[in-house]
Amino acid sequence: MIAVGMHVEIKRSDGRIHGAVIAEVKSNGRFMVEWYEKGETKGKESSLDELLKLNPTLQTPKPAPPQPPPPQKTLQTSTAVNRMNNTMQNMLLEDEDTFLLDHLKNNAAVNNKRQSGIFMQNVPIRSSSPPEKPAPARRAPSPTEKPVPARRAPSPTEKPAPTRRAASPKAERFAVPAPPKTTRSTANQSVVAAPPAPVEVPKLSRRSVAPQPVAAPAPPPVIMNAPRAPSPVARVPSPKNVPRSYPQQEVSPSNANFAFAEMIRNYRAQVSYRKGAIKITSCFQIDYRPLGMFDSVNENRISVCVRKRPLNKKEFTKNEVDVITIPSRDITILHQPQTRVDLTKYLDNQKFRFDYSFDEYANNELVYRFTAAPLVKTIFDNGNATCFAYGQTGSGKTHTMGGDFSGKKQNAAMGIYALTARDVFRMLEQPQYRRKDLSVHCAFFEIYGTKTFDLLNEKAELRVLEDKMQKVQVVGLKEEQAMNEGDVLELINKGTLVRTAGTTSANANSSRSHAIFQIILRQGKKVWGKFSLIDLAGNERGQDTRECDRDTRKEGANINQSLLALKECIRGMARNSSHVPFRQSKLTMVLRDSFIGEKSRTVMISMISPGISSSDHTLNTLRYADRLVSIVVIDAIICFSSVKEMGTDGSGEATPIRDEELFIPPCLDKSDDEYDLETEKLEHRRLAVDHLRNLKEMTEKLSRESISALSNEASAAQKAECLAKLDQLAQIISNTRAAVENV
Ligand SMILES: Nc1ncnc2c1ncn2[C@@H]1O[C@H](COP(=O)(O)OP(=O)(O)OP(=O)(O)O)[C@@H](O)[C@H]1O
Repeated sequence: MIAVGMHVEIKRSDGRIHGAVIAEVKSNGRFMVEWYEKGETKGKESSLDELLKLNPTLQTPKPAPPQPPPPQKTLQTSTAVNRMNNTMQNMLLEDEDTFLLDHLKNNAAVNNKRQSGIFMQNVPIRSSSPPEKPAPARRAPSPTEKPVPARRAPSPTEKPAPTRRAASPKAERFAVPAPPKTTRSTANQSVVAAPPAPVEVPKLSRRSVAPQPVAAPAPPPVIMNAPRAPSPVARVPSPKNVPRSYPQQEVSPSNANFAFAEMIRNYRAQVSYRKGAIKITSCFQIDYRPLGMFDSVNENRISVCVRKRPLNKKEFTKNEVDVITIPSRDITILHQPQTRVDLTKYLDNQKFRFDYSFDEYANNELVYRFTAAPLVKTIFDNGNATCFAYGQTGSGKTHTMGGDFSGKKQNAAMGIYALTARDVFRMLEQPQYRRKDLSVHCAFFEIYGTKTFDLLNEKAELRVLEDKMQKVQVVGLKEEQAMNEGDVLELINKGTLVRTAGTTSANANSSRSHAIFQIILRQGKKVWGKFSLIDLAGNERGQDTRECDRDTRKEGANINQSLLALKECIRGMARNSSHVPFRQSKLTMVLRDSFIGEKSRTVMISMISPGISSSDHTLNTLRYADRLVSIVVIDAIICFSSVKEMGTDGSGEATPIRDEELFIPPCLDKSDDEYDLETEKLEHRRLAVDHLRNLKEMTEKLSRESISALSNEASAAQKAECLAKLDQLAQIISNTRAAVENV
C-alpha cells in the first residue's frame, strides 16, 4: 500500500495538514516522511494508522504503473539516506518537526556517488561559506566509562522535564537555522505557537514595480568543475506542491552586469498574485518547484523539453550572470538584457512553456526518466523512437547523450545512449518479450556535411539511398549485436573516439557532426523496432561563422539546413501528414522511418547555456523548441476539430482548423515598467492558448478510433457520456477560441 517515494498527506503537531513524500518504510512498521519547508528538508515519523486516516485512498490497491522503468538510482539514494537516518536519528533533537535531514542526505549522496558513480553528476557548487569541518567520529565508550543510563519513564513524583531539551553540541552540529518559533512553556509541556499567518500578497498597480519580498537566504549558485559538495536540489525528490524560494546567484557589485543580475534577483523573488478573477501565474509565479524524480511522466507522441546546464568554470571566471530561470517542471524564462536609447538597462523576460524544463541541478538520470525512458516500450511495440539533443555549441548535448565528463574522460554509462540500452535489456527480460526471441543490435554513424561515416567501422564512408519501395537504406552500415549493457558501452566508447570534432568559441572539443546511435531490435533478420538517439551538431547562427574560413561557413550552413529540415519533418509527423519532406537533408533522410507511422514517438531535448553572453543563442534555441511545441498544439486542435465534426456514429467529414486561424503568440512576459495594456492582452491570449493546449489530453482520449469503436460496441450509457463530453469540449473550444480572437 505504501512505498518509498509516494506522495501522502501528513498532519503536523500544530494541526496543519500538507503533502509529504514517504522517505523510508521502517522495520517497526512506521514510516519516515519528508517535505520541504522554507527551503529546508524536514521529516518526521508517522504510523500506518495516521497515514491511512489522512489518505483513505491508500487502502485501495492500485495496479502497478507499466511505464517507465523504476527510478532505481534515486531509490538507492533514498536507501542510503535512510540507512544513515536510522543511525543518526537518535543524535538529533526529539522534536518531531525540527530535525533536519540535509546533512544526512549530503553525506549519503556523496557516498552514493562514490560507490556507484551515478545519480549525482558532476555538478559541484560554489559556496561563499568556508567548508564545514568534518564531525569527529564517535568513538566507542571505553570499558571504564560509565554507561549512559537508559531513558526511563518519569515517576509521578518527579518534575516533568520540558519536552524540548536544549540542543546538545551533537544536535547543533546538524541543526540548520530554523525559522523562529515562539514557544510558551507550561508546567507540563512546551507549546509551539501557531504557524505564521499566510503572507498577504500585495496588490500591484499596472505600472508599479512589484514589491519585493525579502528573499530567503540564497543557496549558492552551481558552477561546473569546482570542487564542492553536491547540489542540494538534485539529491532529494521534491514533494509536489511545496514551493520554495528560487536559488539566487551571488554576483559582486564590481561585475559589469551587476545591474542585470540585480534585476534578475528581484524577478526571482517575486510572488504570484491575483488580478481580478485571474491568477497571473504565467507572469510572476516564481515559486520554485523543480521537476523531481517522482513527478508524473506524460505519454506524448512528440515531447519538447529544455535542459539548462550550470555555469562552467570559464563563464564563472568571466563573471557571467545566469540569465535563465526554471521555476517549475515546464517553464523556462530567459532574462534577456536590453539597453534603451537613453542607455537605461532593462530585462526582456521571455517565458516559454515546454513539456519539461530541467534546471542546472538535474542530472542525466532525471533527464532520461522524462525523455527517452518513456519511449523504450515503443520499440518493443514495433515502433520507432527518436530522441534528439539540440542546442548551441557547448550547451551540453554530448554530456547528455554520451555521458558526463570527469576531466577529459567521458562516463558513457551515464549518458542517455547507455541508459536507454540498460532499459532495453531490462525490458527484454520480461516474459512477454522473452517469448518473442528478440536480439539487440547497435549502429553508430555520423553525418558530417553531406557525407555519412560509420563510427563502428573505421569511419568508412556510407551511402544513403532510397530503394524502389521508397525505403531509405544506409548502404554498408555495420550493425554489431550486443548481448548486454557492457557490449553497448564498448560500442559507444569506440564510436565516440572517432567522431569528428573541432573547436568553437564555446567548446574546445566541439562535435561538428550529427551523431546517430541506433539500438535496433530484430526478430531473426526482421527489424522489430528501432531507437535512434541523436546528438546533433551545435546550431550556430550565420553571423557566428561570418569571420570563419569557407569550409567552416559551409559546415555551419549544412548544419542549419538539416536542422530546418528536421523541424519540418517533425511538423509533418505531428499532423500525420502524408507528405514528410525528409529528402531535404541527409539527416532527415536517414531518419525517415522516425517521422512516419502511428507508432513513432519523438522527444527533442533542447540544451541551453545559462550565461548572459549566450543569451542570443539561447533565445534562438528556445524559439526553435517553441515552434515545435506550437506545431504539437495545432495538431491537437486539428485532432479535436476532426472529432467535433464527426457524426455520432463515427462517420462524417473532418474539417481541420487552418493554421492561420491559430496564432500562437511569441513570448509575452515583460519587465514591470513595460507592463501595459498590450502585455495584459497578450497575457489573456497566452492563457487562452494554454487552455487550448490542455485540451490536447482530452482530445487524445476522444480520437476518431475510440468513437468509431464506441458506435459499434458501446452501451447506450457510454455513448451518451461520450456525446456529453464532446459537447462540453466543443463549448470549451469555442469559448477559448473566441477569447483568443477577441484579443
Ligand atoms: N548539465 C551539465 N552539468 C555539468 N557539466 C555539463 C553539463 N552540460 C554540459 N556540461 C559540460 O560542458 C562542456 C560542453 O558540453 P558538451 O560537449 O556536452 O556540449 P555540446 O553541446 O555537445 O557542444 P558541441 O555542440 O560543441 O559538441 C563539457 O565540459 C561538459 O562536461
